[in-house]
Amino acid sequence: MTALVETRALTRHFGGLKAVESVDFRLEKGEIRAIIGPNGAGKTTFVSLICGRIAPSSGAIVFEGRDITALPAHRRVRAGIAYTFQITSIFPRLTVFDNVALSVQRRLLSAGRPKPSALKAGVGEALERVGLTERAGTLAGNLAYGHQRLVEIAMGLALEPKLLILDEPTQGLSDGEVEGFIALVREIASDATVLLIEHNMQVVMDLARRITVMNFGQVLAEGSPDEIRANNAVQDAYLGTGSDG
Ligand SMILES: Nc1ncnc2c1ncn2[C@@H]1O[C@H](COP(=O)(O)OP(=O)(O)OP(=O)(O)O)[C@@H](O)[C@H]1O
Repeated sequence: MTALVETRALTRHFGGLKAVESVDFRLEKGEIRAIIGPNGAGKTTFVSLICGRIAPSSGAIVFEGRDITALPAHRRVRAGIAYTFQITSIFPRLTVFDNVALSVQRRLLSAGRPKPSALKAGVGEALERVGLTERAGTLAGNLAYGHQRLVEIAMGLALEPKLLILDEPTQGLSDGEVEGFIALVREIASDATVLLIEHNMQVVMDLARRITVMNFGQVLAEGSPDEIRANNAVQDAYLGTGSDG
């Protein structure tokens, strides 16, 4: 079966630093996959390579069987790869509605059918999925931090992605918000594949069917939550440190 995403010997060096080193990775359609690992392990660099925010030093990225290594980021969005990163990228002086409308418009324009009714419907649907319908008219910058993260997820969903990449989505969320987030990702995974960088081990163990552990730019281990919990190398590198990130 063709994987949704595959990387082959994917490598990115920053000067002498091997941020990502020869990573062979495979993500099946419909998965919720978590990538974990200590700070500086290369997780953000790795997903940035997949979505095209940064270029690899060598190696290949294949999406739905097609080599996308040379494809610019905006073309990858059009191919179905959406992402949110650690640093929020919302426009604080626009309303929640308008932030999400920017994403919907991007999708509609790339499909060549920008109708105002489709724009409104697309925004409405994305806001409903993340539970922000009531906040549509609020300036995004006036929202609580947890809600700003949800706006970002709505912006990702509005692109109707095949793959949604979330980089530390629960960072800064309250316990109640984390619960809501877990339910949201389960719902998103009913029609998209989710690749998640996450430091909160409860979230990882609850959501991920498989976990990829990175360390020093390489894949240290991969397996089910039970396999990862029982893996000695992982415990030494990460879990055993008692670190929560
Ligand atoms: N643009 C850059 N220029 C130079 N070095 C970089 C750059 N981006 C990342 N690095 C380095 O590459 C290594 C991997 O960083 P990366 O952010 O991918 O790790 P990470 O696993 O996501 O860490 P964290 O959990 O702290 O977010 C680190 O040593 C980092 O300092």
